Amino acid sequence: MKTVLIIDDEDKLRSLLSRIIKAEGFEVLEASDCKSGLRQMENQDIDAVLCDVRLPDGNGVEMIGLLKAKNRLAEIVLLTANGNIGDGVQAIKNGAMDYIVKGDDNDKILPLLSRAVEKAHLEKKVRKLEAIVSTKFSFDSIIGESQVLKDVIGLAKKVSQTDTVVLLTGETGTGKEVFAQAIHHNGARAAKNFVALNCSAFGREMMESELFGDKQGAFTGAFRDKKGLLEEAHNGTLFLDEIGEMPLELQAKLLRVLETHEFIKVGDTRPTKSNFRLIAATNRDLKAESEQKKFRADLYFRLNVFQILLPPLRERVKDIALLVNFFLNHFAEQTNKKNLGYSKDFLKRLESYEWIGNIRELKNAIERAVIVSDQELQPESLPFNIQQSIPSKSHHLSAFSMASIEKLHIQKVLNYCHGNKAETARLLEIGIATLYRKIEEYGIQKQAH
Ligand SMILES: Nc1ncnc2c1ncn2[C@@H]1O[C@H](COP(=O)(O)OP(=O)(O)OP(=O)(O)O)[C@@H](O)[C@H]1O
Repeated sequence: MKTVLIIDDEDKLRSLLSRIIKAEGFEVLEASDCKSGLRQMENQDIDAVLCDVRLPDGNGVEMIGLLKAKNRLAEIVLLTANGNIGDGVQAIKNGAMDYIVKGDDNDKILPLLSRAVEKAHLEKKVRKLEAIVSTKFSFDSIIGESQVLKDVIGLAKKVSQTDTVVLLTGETGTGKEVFAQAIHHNGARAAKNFVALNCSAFGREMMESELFGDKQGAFTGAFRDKKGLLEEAHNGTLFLDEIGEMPLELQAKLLRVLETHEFIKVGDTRPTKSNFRLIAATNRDLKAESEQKKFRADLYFRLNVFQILLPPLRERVKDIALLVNFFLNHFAEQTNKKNLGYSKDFLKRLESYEWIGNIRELKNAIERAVIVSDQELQPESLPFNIQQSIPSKSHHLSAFSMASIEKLHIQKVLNYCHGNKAETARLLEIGIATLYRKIEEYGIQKQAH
């Protein structure tokens, strides 16, 4: 619907304009003074206003602010009298889209109104999409009620109000990208770009060109200047996923950019500036990697200003049911399956599994289960490895077994490291995933220090 409001106290002119505009397919509303114009603006969904300057109870130029206050997405076109260009200029300053000189510009009215309505519609669409995006990426969209998750969300909300560099750590699939988006969309940079680069997806040269951009002629095939992601992220956020995979040489360049917020495009001589906020993520232990010289220690310290460790799913078992409900509804809707539920055994199976791939693995498992089920989801609808895995807490050890010694030793080292699993795995010289599996398998409890 294209709705136009005409505010003019000259009855004849108003009804003539109304007929002409209606004939072009617009819905037309009429008002003869400021008061009734403002009332209609408040109660109707109006796209464009054609407003006279001299009105019995006010002035059209001054009305613009009031009309916009009622509906800021509507476009306003002022009808000025001949010789009063000043009114038109002031109207534009006050927020009108344009002005028309009565009598002289009659042929301009319809094209101008069409443009005004189109602009208002586009603006509405953009607002709607922005609202969808900000809900999709808000902290409220992060599912989970466990205390560990709440603590992490609390930290992330605090840092979202600053420009501090954030390092998100945690196993694969724990939601590092989800958190990066939420931090960006909850902060002052939300209206600007969120630009993501997965450092494991490119070789050194490609990554350099993606990050820094190219100057025309920098290499064969660089036909035009290309903006890099650093430039795209100006006033917004740059998210570097899997930063542990970034080649050492580029790490040095990144460090320099973080210090100066300036960089030189490939093939350029002059520096380019960018005011970006950096959020980096990794599932590696960057501290250990920097000690082994696999990651630059200076960059690690620069990134490690505000580290947020995302808990693995096995440490937030309470959230599994919530996530299952969420993913079940999502995939049931996608596959058009109504009234799908799940059995107690199904949930039990999920709650005792170790989830090395975390939420991503759970999401994929539910997708599969929804596809193969027509009624209640059962353990048999899960991927084979999840059906077959040994429930972790049912392991009872004899005091003389090797396993009981292993359990004791892990518990000791874990206590020594104050519960820090990455450090424990490093001292035990086993992978972090193995450590988690053993903690679950042996039912090792966290101890108070
Ligand atoms: N709390 C959550 N609620 C709902 N979905 C989530 C949540 N956390 C993560 N997800 C979903 O899980 C999947 C994995 O999340 P994401 O890509 O953010 O993890 P990641 O830690 O960045 O993984 P990787 O280290 O492999 O890049 C995505 O599909 C994401 O939408």
